[in-house]
Amino acid sequence: MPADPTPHGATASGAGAPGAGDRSDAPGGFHSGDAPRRLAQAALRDLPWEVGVAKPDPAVVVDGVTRTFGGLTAVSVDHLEIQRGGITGLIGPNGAGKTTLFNLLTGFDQPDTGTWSFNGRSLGKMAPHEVARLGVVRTFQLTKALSRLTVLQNMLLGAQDQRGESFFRALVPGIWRGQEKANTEKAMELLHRFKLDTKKDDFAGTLSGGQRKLLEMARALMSDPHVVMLDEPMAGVNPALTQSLLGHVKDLREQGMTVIFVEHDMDVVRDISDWVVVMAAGRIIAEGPPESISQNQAVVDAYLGAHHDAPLTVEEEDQVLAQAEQAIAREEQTDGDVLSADTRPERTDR
Ligand SMILES: Nc1ncnc2c1ncn2[C@@H]1O[C@H](COP(=O)(O)OP(=O)(O)OP(=O)(O)O)[C@@H](O)[C@H]1O
Repeated sequence: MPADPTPHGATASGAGAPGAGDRSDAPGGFHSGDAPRRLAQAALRDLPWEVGVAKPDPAVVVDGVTRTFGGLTAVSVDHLEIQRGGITGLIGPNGAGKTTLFNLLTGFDQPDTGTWSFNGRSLGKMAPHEVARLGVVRTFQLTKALSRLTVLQNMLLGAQDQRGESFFRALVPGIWRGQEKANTEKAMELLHRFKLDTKKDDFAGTLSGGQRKLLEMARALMSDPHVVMLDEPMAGVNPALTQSLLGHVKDLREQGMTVIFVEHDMDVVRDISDWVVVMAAGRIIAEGPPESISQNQAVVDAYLGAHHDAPLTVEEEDQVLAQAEQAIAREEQTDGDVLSADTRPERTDR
């Protein structure tokens, strides 16, 4: 079980955060409805839009983490704090270092330098299962090996703290079986929530792209995490399932989890993020609420200029058309002037 005794990491340190201490009057210690979103947004609302800005109640703190591959610096993060109970979007162009940062934070890769912690506890040099046991997990794509397992078997692999893991306990099968039964029940509850229960005995490899994403998320939840890192949760998902997946991500926040997700679709980022962190060439180049990002010139230059996939507003379309009309009118005017001043009888190049 995660070391933190309070539900989903709601530590006493959260009491000083705007709204963060007001969590105890609902079942499980949290309000229902959209209260967690409001709490997260209230906590972040008045912060300056600065790289490395201190958060009122950080769940994860990263300091001086670098990772190089040969001569390439994949990650170089001076200071980053992730607010507890919020949804943080991590964006940046291809190769910016987002996945590498996820791997480092969850113990799947080790940095050249730096420290990082969850709830004040250092996660450096820990193996992935130790990090997961403390409550920090990331989702995984369905690998070939996992595709050959059933949906339910995939879920059981996500379970942590199985008493059967211990050799001595394994000698007492009754305990192990009890744990397996509990894990299976939990897996079935989650599969029901993610509408995958009827697929429990299907090979995971037969699922559609969207169903795979649902399974990846459901599997991560088997370990009762406090912090969930989702790597492109909407990639390759059809529009009908996108809404369902977005709902599930918001649900994680409703349940008090801290969510960090990598995503390229800016509409999705704007829709669900309480805070956005922008990476480019391994560094964090901007941080702020979603509305701050498109106003940041460094972000536009590094990323949005090439990836801005939001449709133009009517006003923007009108403006572009008006500018085009003016440019054409100017060209025609210039051509006319040139022609009338030109002694040549006729242009042959048009
Ligand atoms: N194991 C590795 N060996 C060598 N180079 C690597 C390795 N992993 C990542 N890189 C390099 O590190 C840089 C950062 O890669 P990373 O996958 O973290 O970026 P990303 O922001 O997640 O990109 P994308 O959006 O395309 O997934 C890239 O230049 C990548 O080629």
